[in-house]
Amino acid sequence: MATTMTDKELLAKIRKLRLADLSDGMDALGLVNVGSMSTEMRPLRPGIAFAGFAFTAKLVPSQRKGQPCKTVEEYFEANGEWCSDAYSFSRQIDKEDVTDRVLVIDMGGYPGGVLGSDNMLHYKAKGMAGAVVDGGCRDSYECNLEEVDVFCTKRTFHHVSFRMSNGGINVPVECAGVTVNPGDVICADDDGVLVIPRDRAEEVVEFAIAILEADQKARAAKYKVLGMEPDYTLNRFA
Ligand SMILES: O=C([O-])CC(=O)C(=O)O
Ligand SMILES: [Mg+2]
Repeated sequence: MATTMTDKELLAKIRKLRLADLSDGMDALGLVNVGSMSTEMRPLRPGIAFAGFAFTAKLVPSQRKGQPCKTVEEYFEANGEWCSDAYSFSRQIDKEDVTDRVLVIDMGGYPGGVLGSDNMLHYKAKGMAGAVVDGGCRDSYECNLEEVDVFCTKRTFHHVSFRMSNGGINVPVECAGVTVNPGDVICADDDGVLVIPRDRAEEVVEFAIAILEADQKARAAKYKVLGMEPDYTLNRFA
């Protein structure tokens, strides 16, 4: 379908919706289970929700073995070398306008902690909407204090140094069971992560808005029966 909304207009609409509405919208178009990441992909804490366009990176297990370091200086030098390869994607992020992009990393589920409390603060400062990694996040407690928005399949203390190598930047990747192309719309909330192709997203949103409106009417009626004040989520369109 031709796109009629700007990227900003599209994201503004998606950010009012729940993944449940967007998924039902995908079902309505016959895209049943398409773009649904596996349920192992979980938020670092409750309440994380974001939407943006995929910036993809792939890391692969390294063929190289790290050598034992005799001094702290040697360690920092070796770590720097590993990082300059594994974090090639991070240098690319520094060169681009990554506002409203979601960092999607395919590590094949390997539990190296590619994201942590230091680099996630940087990506947040760069205006990225969040990060989704089929692999590990570390410094989890600090990430939550910082309110950085990460979904991952693993939590770990391991680094990617001494373990992983660059396997591609802004190429199609496999992430928690879904092929993600750069520019796909990545939507995340407490229920998980859904990937919507940009060229289908406007149709999905049209159905999803109608679905959420119907849900809000139904829940408002039930609140009334219960004599309870409706919660703020009945005001998502306000
Ligand atoms: O140092 C790294 O590359 C990963 C990490 O722990 C952080 O960003 O905090
Ligand atoms: Mg760290």
